[in-house]
Amino acid sequence: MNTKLTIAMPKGRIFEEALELLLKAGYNLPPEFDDSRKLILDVEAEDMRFILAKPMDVATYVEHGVADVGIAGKDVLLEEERDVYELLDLRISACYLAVAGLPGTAMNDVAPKVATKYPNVAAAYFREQGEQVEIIKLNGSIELAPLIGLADRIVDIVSTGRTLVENGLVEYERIKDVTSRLIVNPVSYRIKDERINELVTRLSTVVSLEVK
Ligand SMILES: Nc1ncnc2c1ncn2[C@@H]1O[C@H](COP(=O)(O)OP(=O)(O)OP(=O)(O)O)[C@@H](O)[C@H]1O
Ligand SMILES: O=P(O)(O)OC[C@H]1O[C@H](OP(=O)(O)OP(=O)(O)O)[C@H](O)[C@@H]1O
Repeated sequence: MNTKLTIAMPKGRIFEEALELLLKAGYNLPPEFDDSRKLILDVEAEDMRFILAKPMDVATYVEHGVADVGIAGKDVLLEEERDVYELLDLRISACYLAVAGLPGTAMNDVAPKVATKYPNVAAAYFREQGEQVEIIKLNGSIELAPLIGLADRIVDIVSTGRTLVENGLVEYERIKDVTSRLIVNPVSYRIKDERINELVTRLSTVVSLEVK
């Protein structure tokens, strides 16, 4: 039986912290792992394959089963609602989703506009608040929207808060705390349960040691 475990890793911000967790969990990963442009890396010694994906796409690879497991931000999981199981909170890349805008401004009464990279999360939040808004999807530099008059509010990630401060914006509501999660394809979890449970056990030991 094919036991090789395919792991979808997020490129960018989360990558370094995720790699550090795997190394601390005792996985023997080659040094070039850290500094490679290759998108598929086979680690024969561990019988593992790593694929490097955009953070927003990790759950897509896992849902389709081309990766057995993956590491994805809770923000992406909330936004995409993919058919994957969340196995472990890795407690890395912590940040939160918040509503922000120009200080001392009320939302426009008629069809207030909300700009965001997270249209589903934003729509659900304002629906729960009983507020009808128009969602405007952007792909980055979200803080620009209220400054330039495109939107009354934004829904975006806040980490240090520096981007809000430097652009003269304030936070109105904190919506959800975000950390990265270990996710699994439901079929892989049945077929490769032993290997996946071992990964979870090893990672959860590191995660619990880190928070102590
Ligand atoms: N300050 C932050 N801003 C954005 N994402 C953050 C932040 N801190 C932690 N994260 C986590 O990192 C993930 C995004 O990583 P990253 O910014 O590398 O990808 P990206 O959004 O595709 O970026 P880009 O489009 O700039 O390449 C988010 O899903 C979130 O879980
Ligand atoms: O609270 P802070 O520490 O300032 O971090 C938050 C900022 O970081 C992210 O943007 P990113 O740098 O990924 O650029 P982007 O706007 O192009 O997505 C996020 O969208 C915020 O703009």
